Amino acid sequence: MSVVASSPSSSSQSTACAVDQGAGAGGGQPSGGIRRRGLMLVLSSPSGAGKTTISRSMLERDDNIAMSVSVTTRPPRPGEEDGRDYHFIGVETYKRMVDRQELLEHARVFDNFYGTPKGPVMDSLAGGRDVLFDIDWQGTQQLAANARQDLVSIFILPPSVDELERRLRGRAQDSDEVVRKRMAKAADEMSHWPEYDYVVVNNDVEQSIASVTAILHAERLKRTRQVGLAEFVNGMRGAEAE
Ligand SMILES: Nc1ncnc2c1ncn2[C@@H]1O[C@H](COP(=O)(O)OP(=O)(O)OP(=O)(O)O)[C@@H](O)[C@H]1O
Ligand SMILES: Nc1nc2c(ncn2[C@@H]2O[C@H](COP(=O)(O)O)[C@@H](O)[C@H]2O)c(=O)[nH]1
Repeated sequence: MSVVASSPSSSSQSTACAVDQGAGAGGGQPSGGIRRRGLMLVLSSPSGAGKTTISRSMLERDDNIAMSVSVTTRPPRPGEEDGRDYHFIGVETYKRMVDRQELLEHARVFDNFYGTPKGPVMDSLAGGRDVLFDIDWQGTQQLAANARQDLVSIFILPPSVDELERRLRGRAQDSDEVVRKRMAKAADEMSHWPEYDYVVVNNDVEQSIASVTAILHAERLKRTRQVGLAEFVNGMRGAEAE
């Protein structure tokens, strides 16, 4: 797969990058003995709707999906670990990564910069592993413009605005000012739901995890992703003819 990233919208900056799944594009891991290409599963939502909670659970339950760890210029929250939750970097490093086209997508979100390092995503896809992204709508638009066939996007909605605020405050990791800023942007963020392939209302967390898992399993079975099907069927037909 060859992909060229184009210009993101509004507050984000543009990057031009070539994305190639390499050997994995036609390869990938066997699924029931049939080779499959990896997919990029994106979760977006207004801040606090539950993307991180759902992602963590998906990673624990499925060995065949890897998390894309973003870079960010935001300071770590209590309990966040560099390299696990984010790569925490300074603005200079971020700008250098953008200039060197080391990010698959990047955007300014709230008051900070975020981006997806290209290398680990490409390595996972080339190895036939799916990749899970927790990114905003700007990043999703950039991936959609450049790798549509490998992208599966899910928008997570909260059950209500009041509940969204309760979750943001209940997480107790952001200042009152940060929570207010994020709540002020929530309506705008939520307006992007029609751009996504699927929408899940995260009321009951176990139900939401089940929904996201069902989407992932169905998308893995798409004919176009099972690149070893012709070989598999031809093998059976050949055996029958002998
Ligand atoms: N279905 C749910 N019911 C109740 N609480 C939930 C549910 N899902 C997530 N939460 C809680 O809501 C808070 C915010 O969740 P989480 O951090 O996963 O959101 P997020 O979408 O990743 O936010 P951000 O975009 O700011 O990173 C957490 O305290 C989490 O435990
Ligand atoms: N476009 C991108 N958006 C990203 C990336 N990593 C995270 N995010 C989004 O930022 C907000 C805020 O995250 P927080 O951890 O500070 O609460 C949230 O919507 C994330 O989805 C990225 O690499 N690119």
